[in-house]
Amino acid sequence: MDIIINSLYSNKDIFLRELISNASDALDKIRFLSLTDKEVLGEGDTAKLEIQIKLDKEKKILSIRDRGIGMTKEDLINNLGTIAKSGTSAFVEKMQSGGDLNLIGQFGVGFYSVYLVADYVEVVSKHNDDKQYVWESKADGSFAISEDTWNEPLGRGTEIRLHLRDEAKEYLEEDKLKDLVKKYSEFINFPIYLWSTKEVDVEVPADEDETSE
Ligand SMILES: CCNC(=O)[C@H]1O[C@@H](n2cnc3c(N)nc(I)nc32)[C@H](O)[C@@H]1O
Repeated sequence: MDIIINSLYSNKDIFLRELISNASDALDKIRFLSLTDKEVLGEGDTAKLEIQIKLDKEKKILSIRDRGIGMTKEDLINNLGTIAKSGTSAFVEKMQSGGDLNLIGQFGVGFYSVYLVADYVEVVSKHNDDKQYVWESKADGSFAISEDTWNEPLGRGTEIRLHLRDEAKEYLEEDKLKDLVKKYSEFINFPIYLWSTKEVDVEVPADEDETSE
């Protein structure tokens, strides 16, 4: 993990490429399934195969949400839980012999690049065959999975919530994200929407006189 974090530190932006790529793969999977069974797509918003990136400046959370096939509790454990994933050791060996850092995605461990910019990561996921779960983890490799009874229902898909490190605040700026999304979405076959919560300073009207209702 340290090798990954240190060696990739030079190009932190790639975390977004990896997340968009994972989201796109998940959308491909549900779209493929829907060719034989339309039902899997659900209705209304749940049927919209898209990616949403949200910037919450107050909470310093960058989240990326897809309405892909989603992960069951089992999937979360198997796919994200085991840090010592086969791809990791292969990738680390490659890095030690001076491999190309950008290949991280091909080792299936691109997800770990999130620790370049986040010190705490939540993965909320809903698969048609299971309830909604939250996988949470800090960079120390520990993780916890719990049934999700507090976040808004996703309908189907996955939301990665990155609690950004202080030195990664640049990823809360719309302009930076717009550029990155343009750069990394060139070959993505799904729409990507960028939302940001602006600090809205509500104008509280001065006290009206008693006569007004
Ligand atoms: C080593 C980290 N593991 C992963 O990135 C795996 O987690 C799963 N994953 C990551 N982001 C995902 C995502 N957004 N949707 C789905 I379905 N699966 C996802 C995929 O199986 C990835 O290969």
